[in-house]
Amino acid sequence: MKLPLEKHPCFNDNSRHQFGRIHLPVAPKCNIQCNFCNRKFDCLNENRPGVTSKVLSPEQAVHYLGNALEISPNIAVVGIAGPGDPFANPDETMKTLRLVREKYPEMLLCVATNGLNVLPYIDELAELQVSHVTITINAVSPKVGAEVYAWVRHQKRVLRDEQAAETLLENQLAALKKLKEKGITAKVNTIIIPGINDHHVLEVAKTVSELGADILNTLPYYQNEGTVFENIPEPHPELVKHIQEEAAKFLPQMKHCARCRADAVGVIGEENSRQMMVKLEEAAKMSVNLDENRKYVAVASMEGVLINQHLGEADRFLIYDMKADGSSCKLIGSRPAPPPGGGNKRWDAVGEVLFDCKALLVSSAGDTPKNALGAKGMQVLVMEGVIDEAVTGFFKGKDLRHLMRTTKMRGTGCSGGAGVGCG
Ligand SMILES: C[S@@+](CC[C@H](N)C(=O)[O-])C[C@H]1O[C@@H](n2cnc3c(N)ncnc32)[C@H](O)[C@@H]1O
Ligand code: SF4
Ligand code: SF4
Repeated sequence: MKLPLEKHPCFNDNSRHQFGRIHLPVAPKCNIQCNFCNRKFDCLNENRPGVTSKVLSPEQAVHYLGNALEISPNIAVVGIAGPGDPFANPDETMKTLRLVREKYPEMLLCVATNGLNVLPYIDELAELQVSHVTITINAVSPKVGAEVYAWVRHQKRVLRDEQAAETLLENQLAALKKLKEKGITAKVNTIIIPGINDHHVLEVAKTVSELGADILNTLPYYQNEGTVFENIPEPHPELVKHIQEEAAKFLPQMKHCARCRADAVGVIGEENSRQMMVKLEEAAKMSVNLDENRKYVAVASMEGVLINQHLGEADRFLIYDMKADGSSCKLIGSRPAPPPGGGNKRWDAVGEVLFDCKALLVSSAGDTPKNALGAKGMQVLVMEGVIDEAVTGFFKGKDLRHLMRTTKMRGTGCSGGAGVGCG
């Protein structure tokens, strides 16, 4: 299907008064720390990047999107821009994009990232027809970058100084190259920070234009309390104008950036409406797993009274629904579990057997099945206790922390089981 690319209000000056965009705030964590960014304040009236009033799960986000489109049918783009980094939260980001693409085949999809970890996802972004990607590149020299970034966490290592900036830059440039190989429109954001990189922005413009970037957004840094740069004043508008004019010699400039919040919605430049923010709040309060096709709760239990079986050992799952009067849960059946072993294939098979369950309660499970089943939309909760209390409590949204197991396994290894391996 050909997407209406010309409607993107951020990339097309003619569209920006006519069409809106919505940011779905599903990415709270970040994998780097920019010395100008502060995501801590959460105020509805604050219009600056990195701020959101709520963080949503992918399912909540799609629910919210449905409501938002009813209020503002002119929304042409769904973007993910934080409040942290989309690819520091790749599972949530990719799931949201998949769900939106499935439900709204004509919607334009857009992501904004620091570029550290987007490379492994570019093939799937292209498959999902994500048409616009922004990478923020503030420096193309590790020396300048070392002034901008406090740290970078890459492949479980925290890097600092020039090593951090160099690793970030390598990944950003590789990602930019691949985005263009895949035919995705690539915007680069460069934040103009007086005394830090203002002398270097044209170098950035030259480098990214050589790699095929489509458009450059050189935007003034916003002074933020509680950051390393809190005492650096914002750049003078004349300086910004001059830099943009010079950078235009290398590639087209975006000049109408409104330094949007991570939950920005509507036409660029207009504040989020109260009505929309009520919908955002409502979505954030809803059950995290809103998949309407997943109605039941599955349990691994030896005798049907207690949650006392490891996921890896379960030979059948008990399936529960709520009683019609909502008083407590009721057992509606039992399904055979796929045979143990078989690595990841077993988790796919468990996912198929429990296709209509929103949660699986077990006494122990490893991270691999938890992630594999979680990606399919089913939470795996490790807990112990009486089934009736746990399942009824789950359906009613009660706090079940007192039943949750804080350690993944009992003692060391799989001590509580019959030796057939952990889930
Ligand atoms: C909040 S970030 C979220 C996406 C992603 N983490 C990133 O940095 O590209 C969105 C944009 O806001 C910019 N930004 C964050 N804090 C800023 C500030 N104090 N002044 C200007 N731009 C800022 C980022 O550099 C980025 O271009
Ligand atoms: S504001 Fe940035 S992330 Fe949001 S839709 Fe526009 S280009 Fe995409
Ligand atoms: S990468 Fe984005 S979210 Fe992370 S610290 Fe920098 S500006 Fe903030």
